[in-house]
Amino acid sequence: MLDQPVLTVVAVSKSYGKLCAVNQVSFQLGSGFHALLGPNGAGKSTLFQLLTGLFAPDQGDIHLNDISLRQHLPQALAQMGVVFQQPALDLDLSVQANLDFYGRLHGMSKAAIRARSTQVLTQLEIAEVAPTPCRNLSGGNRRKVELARALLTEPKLLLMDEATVGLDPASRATLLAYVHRLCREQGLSVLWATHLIDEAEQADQVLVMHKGKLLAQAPPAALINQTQTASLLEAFFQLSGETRVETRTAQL
Ligand SMILES: Nc1ncnc2c1ncn2[C@@H]1O[C@H](COP(=O)(O)OP(=O)(O)OP(=O)(O)O)[C@@H](O)[C@H]1O
Repeated sequence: MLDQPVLTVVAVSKSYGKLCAVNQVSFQLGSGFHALLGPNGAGKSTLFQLLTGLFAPDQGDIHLNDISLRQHLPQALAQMGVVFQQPALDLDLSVQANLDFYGRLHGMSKAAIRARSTQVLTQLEIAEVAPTPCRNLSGGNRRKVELARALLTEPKLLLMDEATVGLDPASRATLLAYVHRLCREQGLSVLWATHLIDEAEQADQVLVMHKGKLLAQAPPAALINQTQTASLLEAFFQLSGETRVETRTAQL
């Protein structure tokens, strides 16, 4: 039990017809970097859709700092920043215009939006791109702008759903490093969904998801220790009972 959980998920389930995509999942997150590790189809995106209120769970509830998503969705969402798997910037607008629009949606004043935009873009080392149309940015910088947008409202919880998909290794490493720094320096709570083992290896905690179930939540070293294996990849296969040889790569 954490002293002050930011996110509490209690016995949450969601089915599509007969397929149970998220099956009685419970966990708590405090501050720090948490990797949600699972192969394609594990239920990570469905869990994110529940955490962001896009779907209501069939059963269970989710609390953000003691605010129930079922009962007070807008208040809970106000404390959340999200980078979805699918890029969602208006490419014809400048970076600043994208941030302005998002800030206004969240009821921020023009002065607050400008001050916070400058702060987050500077933190992400892309302050110079503020007037640039998003279409002209590299894939890595577009993702950083999405991260900046998610951070504009100073969320307590940052959700990132496979945010490095499509990025080259250098841009992937940079984005990951920034998010780790935010956790360290600002005590942010991050849930980072991935099927890439190396992204999970650096996490404070790994939540292992497989076929809709949460199999474990622990630091990478503890998972390796607990399964008496030599790597996080082997620990995943031990926990999941997965044996298919073709999936035994650094990418689940
Ligand atoms: N809208 C939907 N309708 C029906 N089935 C769905 C829907 N969305 C997801 N599924 C199924 O639910 C299961 C979990 O999918 P989900 O996308 O949540 O997993 P994931 O871990 O995010 O996978 P990926 O890494 O491929 O995004 C899969 O079997 C998927 O085919």
